[in-house]
Amino acid sequence: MSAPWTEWDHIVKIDPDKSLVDGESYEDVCRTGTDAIEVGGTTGMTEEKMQAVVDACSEHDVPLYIEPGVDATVVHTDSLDGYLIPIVFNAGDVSWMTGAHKEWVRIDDGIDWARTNTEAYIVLNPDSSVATYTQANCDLDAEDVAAYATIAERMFGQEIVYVEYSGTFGDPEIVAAAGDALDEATLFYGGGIHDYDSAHEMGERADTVVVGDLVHDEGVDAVRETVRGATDAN
Ligand SMILES: CC(C)=CCC/C(C)=C/CC/C(C)=C/CC/C(C)=C/COP(=O)(O)OP(=O)(O)O
Ligand SMILES: O=P(O)(O)OC[C@@H](O)CO
Ligand SMILES: [Mg+2]
Repeated sequence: MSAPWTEWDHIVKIDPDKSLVDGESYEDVCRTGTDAIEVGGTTGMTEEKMQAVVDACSEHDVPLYIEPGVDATVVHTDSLDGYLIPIVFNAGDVSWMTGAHKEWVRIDDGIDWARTNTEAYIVLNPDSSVATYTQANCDLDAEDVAAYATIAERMFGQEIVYVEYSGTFGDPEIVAAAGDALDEATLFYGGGIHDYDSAHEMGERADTVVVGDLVHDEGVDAVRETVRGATDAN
């Protein structure tokens, strides 16, 4: 059986540290037509905030995953479909490759390995908080990114490679190079997706587009347009 994300064109990433647009609910977000919800954010996470969003989303019929950020906050609930754990391949600080993970395994006795998978991040927006925290080397050209994608798949057996431009729209040629380098892994793209065209453009190059800030800044109507763009591209 193939992994669920191989079927996804679109993900909404909800940051429990940010609010929704006035008048909108998590139910509205779950009903945008997105293929999956990831709950997570780089910073400012608490178990209470994460649990509240997980509880609100788990009442609706959309796959629900936690993606822990730098504070490694994870809540364990049966209603979750799984846990997507970032590994930052171009991190300058190796904590974001294995150190934080080692600590999580040491401290957390509730890890459900059957529902736990990794995402091989390549972080490319130097101004994002994820780049700052991980001290990522973002000065990479298309060949570098393709090579990172290749090692993620071939040497580290990663099933998901994530080209991350968090907060800004990335270089389509770089995303295409990552896609061309992969045979089996699923390519996620995230960063600056804000309308039909931007979702369509990256959806043609990546398997799955991830929409983050838009749901908090513009709301569900705008998200729905990105679902259309990503779906039409695939
Ligand atoms: C081992 C465990 C359980 C946790 C560590 C997991 C790691 C390596 C985290 C590193 C940071 C990371 C890749 C977080 C993923 C989520 C993400 C990129 C959120 C969006 O980030 P930004 O857009 O930069 O942040 P804000 O929008 O919150 O400013
Ligand atoms: O917030 P945006 O820029 O949409 O980025 C989405 C996601 O890739 C962040 O981790
Ligand atoms: Mg962001």
